[in-house]
Amino acid sequence: MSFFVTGTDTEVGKTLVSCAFVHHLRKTHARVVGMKPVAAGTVDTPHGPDNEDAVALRAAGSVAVPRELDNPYCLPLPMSPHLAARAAGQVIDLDLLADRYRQLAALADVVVVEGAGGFHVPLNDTQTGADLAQRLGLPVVMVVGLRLGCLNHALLTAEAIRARGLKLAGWVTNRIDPAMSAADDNIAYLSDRLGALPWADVPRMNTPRPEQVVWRPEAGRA
Ligand SMILES: Nc1ncnc2c1ncn2[C@@H]1O[C@H](COP(=O)(O)OP(=O)(O)OP(=O)(O)O)[C@@H](O)[C@H]1O
Ligand SMILES: C[C@H](N)[C@H](N)CCCCCC(=O)O
Ligand SMILES: [Mg+2]
Repeated sequence: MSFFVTGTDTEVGKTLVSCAFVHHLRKTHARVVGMKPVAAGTVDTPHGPDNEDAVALRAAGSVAVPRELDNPYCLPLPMSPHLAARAAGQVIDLDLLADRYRQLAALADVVVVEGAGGFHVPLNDTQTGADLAQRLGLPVVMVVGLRLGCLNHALLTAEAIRARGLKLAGWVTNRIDPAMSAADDNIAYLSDRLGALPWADVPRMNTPRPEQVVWRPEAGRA
């Protein structure tokens, strides 16, 4: 059992929610690991350049794995993955990603795979994050960053997920904009349209702590 986490956009809280989901799944599964197949943008760490999302997911998980399995592409520049790869003289290969995912899944009970950006983010000249999700065949968790415009983005994303024959297993709201008007009414509308309540409603946190996110009981049932 594994999940592909996508979002209504980049910077909507996919990493925070993915880490929180890993913590939640660790209550019922011994070996839970995060995967960031494609990361764009690195920071300096004591071990050399690394990606913040990959580092956070690694810290949340309960299995230590080689970096080539949990983050096969770690590209230096924070831009669309197809451009970050081009700038690094690489081409993102979905066969390679599927193979690394299979190896990682063999070491874990659950893998939480965090996509890059939104669902249709370009990975190379012809393929997008949707192709990767489809290739891995995973149920999808959609993170909705609550701000004006998110209703349209959430409905488009849900439609795209289903158009790929994938299951929208669950969705999570993240209150990224403390000034948003009628946030609860937006959640109610989406709950009605998506046919389910969000698995979690993440508050705006002064210091984000993924382990403090409260999940509904059905969260994590694919
Ligand atoms: N609920 C929240 N409260 C406070 N800060 C938040 C919250 N959600 C996200 N953030 C902050 O907003 C920023 C973007 O969140 P995050 O990195 O999880 O987004 P993302 O969707 O994973 O982005 P990317 O597309 O780059 O992977 C981070 O600095 C994160 O700590
Ligand atoms: C660099 C950033 N943090 C993400 N990893 C990549 C977001 C790419 C978005 C591309 C786009 O949809 O225009
Ligand atoms: Mg992220």
